[in-house]
Amino acid sequence: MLAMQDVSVRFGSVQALNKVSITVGRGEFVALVGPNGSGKTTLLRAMHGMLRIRGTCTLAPEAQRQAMVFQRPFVMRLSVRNNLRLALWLGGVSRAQWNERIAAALARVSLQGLEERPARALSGGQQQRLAIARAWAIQPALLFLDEPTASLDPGAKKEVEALLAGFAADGITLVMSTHNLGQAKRPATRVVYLEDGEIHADLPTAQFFDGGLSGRAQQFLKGEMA
Ligand SMILES: Nc1ncnc2c1ncn2[C@@H]1O[C@H](COP(=O)(O)OP(=O)(O)OP(=O)(O)O)[C@@H](O)[C@H]1O
Repeated sequence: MLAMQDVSVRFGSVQALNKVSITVGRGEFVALVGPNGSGKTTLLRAMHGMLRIRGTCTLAPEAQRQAMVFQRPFVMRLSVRNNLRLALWLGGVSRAQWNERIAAALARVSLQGLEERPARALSGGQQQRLAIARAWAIQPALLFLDEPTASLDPGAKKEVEALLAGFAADGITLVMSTHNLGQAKRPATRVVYLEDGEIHADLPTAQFFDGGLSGRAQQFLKGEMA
């Protein structure tokens, strides 16, 4: 689906990614973990084609249909419906399909009936589901998510996790950054540990959590689980 080879990203004097090589296969659910500032968001943005990179990033044809759920993704003063319209317009979806896509997306994330409400008047959990609806509405084959459950309460977290598990079951390939190792463990098929802009571990989930780690990744896991 996606292959990165020796990708580096620099912001001024900060080397945010340093010769990162990673592949994402069709149908995988990859969790990116690591300390603050390790490069998770930068890697997602580089994969999504938002940054000038050194190195190469190759996409399979269907991976051109991709979307990203950002941490602050929508226009607060716009209604739920207009946020979705905006996403569909930006995603190049023809206007004739908008109503159908909006209805399907709102049903998928359980926001029916809230079409006219301004995004700012939604709860945190509803806002995050709107963000996910915006990405899902363009029918991506590849979906990137940047800390999709940050600052949500346990109930809202569970709702988002259930949505993502449903997307994976539908065959959408997912790459998600998270600070929540439990969340990486539950739905992800693979866990990638980043530190200082480099990948220190890239393992199937079971192996990642079951003694397959060494060095800094192992120390991180121990610290987080303590
Ligand atoms: N636009 C930018 N301008 C300057 N520096 C940046 C920019 N974006 C990221 N950085 C720096 O690049 C490094 C990696 O940041 P990044 O946001 O990718 O890390 P992260 O792992 O997602 O962190 P967090 O877990 O805190 O969200 C950090 O040192 C950060 O300060």
